[in-house]
Parts: sequence; C-alpha cells; structure tokens
Amino acid sequence: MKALVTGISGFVGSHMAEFLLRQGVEVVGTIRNRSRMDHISHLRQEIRLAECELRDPFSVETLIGRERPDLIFHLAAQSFVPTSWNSPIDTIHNNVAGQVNLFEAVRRFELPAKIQIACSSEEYGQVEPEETPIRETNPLRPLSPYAISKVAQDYLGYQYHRSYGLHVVRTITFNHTGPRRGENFVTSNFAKQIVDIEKGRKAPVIHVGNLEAKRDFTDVRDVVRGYWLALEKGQPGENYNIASGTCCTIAEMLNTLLSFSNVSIEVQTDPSRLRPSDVQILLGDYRKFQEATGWKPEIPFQRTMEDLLQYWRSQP
Ligand SMILES: C[C@H]1O[C@H](OP(=O)(O)OP(=O)(O)OC[C@H]2O[C@@H](n3cnc4c(=O)[nH]c(N)nc43)[C@H](O)[C@@H]2O)[C@@H](O)[C@@H](O)C1=O
Repeated sequence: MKALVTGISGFVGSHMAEFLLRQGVEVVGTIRNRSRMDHISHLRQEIRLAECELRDPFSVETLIGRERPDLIFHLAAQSFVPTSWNSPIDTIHNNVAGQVNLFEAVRRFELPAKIQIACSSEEYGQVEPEETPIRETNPLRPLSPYAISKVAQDYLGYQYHRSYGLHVVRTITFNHTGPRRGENFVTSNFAKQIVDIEKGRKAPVIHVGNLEAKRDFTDVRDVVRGYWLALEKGQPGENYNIASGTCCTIAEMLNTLLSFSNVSIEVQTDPSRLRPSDVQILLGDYRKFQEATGWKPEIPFQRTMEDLLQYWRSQP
C-alpha cells in the first residue's frame, strides 16, 4: 500500500509519515523547493520525497500519474490564521487551488485512491456558547480568510464526491499540538518563550495576545491516527469532527505550561498579537467520528504540553 502525504515536511505531515511507516505503508511526500527539512530529516532513509508545487496543475498531474497512490493525506496548506489577513488571496489560492489540482489529477487518471482532506474547526467561526459542543451540523460562520479557504476545501470535498464519486473523507480537526508544532502557533509560541527565558536568552516577560479565547486541543499523534482511521473506516463524502471534547482558555493553557517550569514570568499583552476577529470558543463533539471509526483521544493534554516544552528544551 502506498500513501501520498502532501506537506510531509510540516508539523502534521511529519507525524503522519511516522505513523504510516509504523503501519508498514510505503510513504511518498510532497515538498517545495523552499520547504524546511528539519522535521523529517530523521525519516530520510524511509520515505521518498517528490518536489511538487500543488498550485501548479502540471506539477500535480505529473506526480499523481507517476506515483498512483492508494491513499492520499492532503495536509499541505497555509495554516496560520493571522497570515491569512496579511495575504488573503495567497491563502485562498494556495489552499483551494492546491486541492482542486489534486482532485482533478486523481480524476484524470481514474485512480481509486482514498483521499483525506484536512478541514478545520475554524470553519465554525462565530459560535455561541449555547451552540457547544460543536457538531458537524452546526452552522459555519467563518471569521478569517483562512477559515473561508477551509470551508471551500471542505465543500469541494463534498462536491467532488457527489459529482464524480471520488472517495473523499473530510476531517474537521480542532486545534492540535505537540512536538514540532510551528513556533507561530500559540502553544509552541508560549512554550518556546518559556524555554528561552529558562535558558537566559530572553528577559522574564512573556508576550501574549487574546488569553480569553477557548480552544479544544488534541495531541497531533492522536490526530494522525484519526486521519488513518478516517480512510480505513470513514464514509466517503462525510465530514467528521476530530477533537478532544474539552476546552480551556488560552490563559489556562499558559498556566499549564508554566506549571512545568520553575521560572517566574511577567505576562504582557502585545497588541500586534490581537486579531481583527478571533474565534471565541471552539469545543468539539467527536461522537460521529467515534461511532464511525472507534477513535477517541488517548494522550492527555498535560502530557502534550510537557512533551512540547521538552521539544523546545531539546532544540539548539
Ligand atoms: C483549528 C485551527 O487551529 C489553529 O488556529 P488558531 O486557533 O488560530 O491557532 P493559534 O495557535 O494561532 O491561536 C489560538 C488562540 O490563541 C490566541 N492567542 C493568544 N496569544 C497568542 C499568541 O501570542 N500567538 C498566537 N498564535 N495566538 C495567540 C489566538 O488569538 C487564538 O484565539 C491552526 O492550526 C489552524 O490552522 C486551524 O485550523
């Protein structure tokens, strides 16, 4: 069995590759010429890499025609919400065109591939507290260009299944983190600031944005197991929430990280970290996914946070 992982050099892609190798699956991954390779350098002997620009239909068609994968985990994306305000068209083009090119190439070669697409809880956007826990039937009220790009990816998955019978499973993943999380994202950003203070590289002040927002965090290692199960047992055309079923404020997440450190820290709001509109609460109901696949989160939040801090402590 051969799996193609788009965005293999990214945070989730690298964990996906590790999981697939443990299942004995052959792994091919897409990279771009500017991709950072440090997340997958330890896997270089076991995986194959293909340079592919997903925005370029020729590049995608060449790859799909040559590799003919059985499984596709489509993880490549511009995934940082604030970047999508600075360059909205780039985010929308990258995320939407990349996926259309992938679907069209699969169609062109009439591949029976099963395709997982990484949709996002950001699609739910403006959620009222009484509308939680969020089910797949909740309304979508996206609040950022990134969220719009994910709504488009999500519905394109639905449409290509309905129109052409592609085996697309739409996973709607809530926040996820763990070792190798990019340093822009809040959990890693705070963990890295704490470690920089521990190592004496930074004054004991942690810079933060909106600490009131509530997020539902799952460990990335649980998430990639979910993506595998989505293709093994999920229904094509369906969408499934992948979440922990609990949430905490960003302030509580920061306190959890601080509880694993001895440094005493002053917390300072940095206005540049505040967003034009922030999703206030994300709390997911994952029962539909559990019923379809048996998946449930296994790694407790405390351990994820501890592993994340250890990851940053181990970095040079
Ligand atoms: C599901 C979804 O999950 C992620 O999107 P996100 O929730 O925007 O992730 P984040 O880690 O950037 O922010 C989380 C929360 O934390 C608040 N916050 C406070 N202070 C800082 C801060 O200093 N930095 C950041 N980045 N956020 C901060 C911020 O305002 C927000 O309320 C992506 O994986 C996305 O791809 C995705 O699909």
